[in-house]
Amino acid sequence: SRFVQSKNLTSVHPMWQEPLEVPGGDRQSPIDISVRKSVFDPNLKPLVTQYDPRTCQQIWNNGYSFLVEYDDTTDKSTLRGGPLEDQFRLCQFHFHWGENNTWGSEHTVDRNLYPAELHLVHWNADKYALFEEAVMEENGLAVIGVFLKVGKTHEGLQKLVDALPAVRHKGSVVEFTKFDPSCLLPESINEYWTYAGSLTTPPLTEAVTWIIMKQPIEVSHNQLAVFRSLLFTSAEEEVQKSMVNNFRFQQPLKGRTVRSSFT
Ligand SMILES: NS(=O)(=O)c1ccc2oc(NC(=O)c3ccccc3)nc2c1
Ligand SMILES: [Zn+2]
Repeated sequence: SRFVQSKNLTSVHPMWQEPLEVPGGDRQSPIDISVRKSVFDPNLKPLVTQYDPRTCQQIWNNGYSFLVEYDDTTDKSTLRGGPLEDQFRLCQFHFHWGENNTWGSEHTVDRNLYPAELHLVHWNADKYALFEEAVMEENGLAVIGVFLKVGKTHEGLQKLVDALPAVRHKGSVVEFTKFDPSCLLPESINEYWTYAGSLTTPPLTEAVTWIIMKQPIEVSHNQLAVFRSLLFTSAEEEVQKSMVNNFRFQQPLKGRTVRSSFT
């Protein structure tokens, strides 16, 4: 379990100093999803994603992860349904991963760790005009989480992996277009857990409806190795630090219920 790793996580590059005070603090993410404690909710609707690859713009190394950023100025790439009341716009997706294939995901399922986790970040465009507004509101964001496990090469991911050397250092940006993020979703997107949580990196605001897919996607060992070739540090810094273990430690559930869309 993650607690076993906590003994040697001290060697892990702490991505940032955890702030002592977090906004609210009673719905922080990530968490462990206890399958037997999750509650089946028959009222959860099917998830509807409509992503237009033409809205894909660039890849940016922001010093925490690499973000694939989408044009969110129109309703071309959207998410609705599931636990959501409104329509949300895709603004970016990114990943979290470990220094090896043993750990790296932010969420866990019955304490099971995955080597990486994908986050597709959306904001509520029915209620707000910009991400920056939505990020402060409790119904402002929806993030789809997809676990990655090591197996066969993911053909769709390879186009992204091939672009990563161009954004090796913090602060670098490269044009990246015509990428359909639907290829990164598992076949069955209607088996998921959902709960009220937060961003897992600063500003850590408690604005996120999390939608965690039950089915992981398979990527190859070599594809994950390219993720680990990225750097936390900018080209100017003399000491280069590998971008690995860019996950947050798990947060207390504080009485929250995790709902499931499946029995
Ligand atoms: N690991 S996480 O919880 O998915 C997570 C954590 C922190 C985040 O900050 C942002 N900012 C934007 O996307 C953004 C988009 C447009 C303009 C400005 C910011 N997305 C995040 C997702
Ligand atoms: Zn994330």
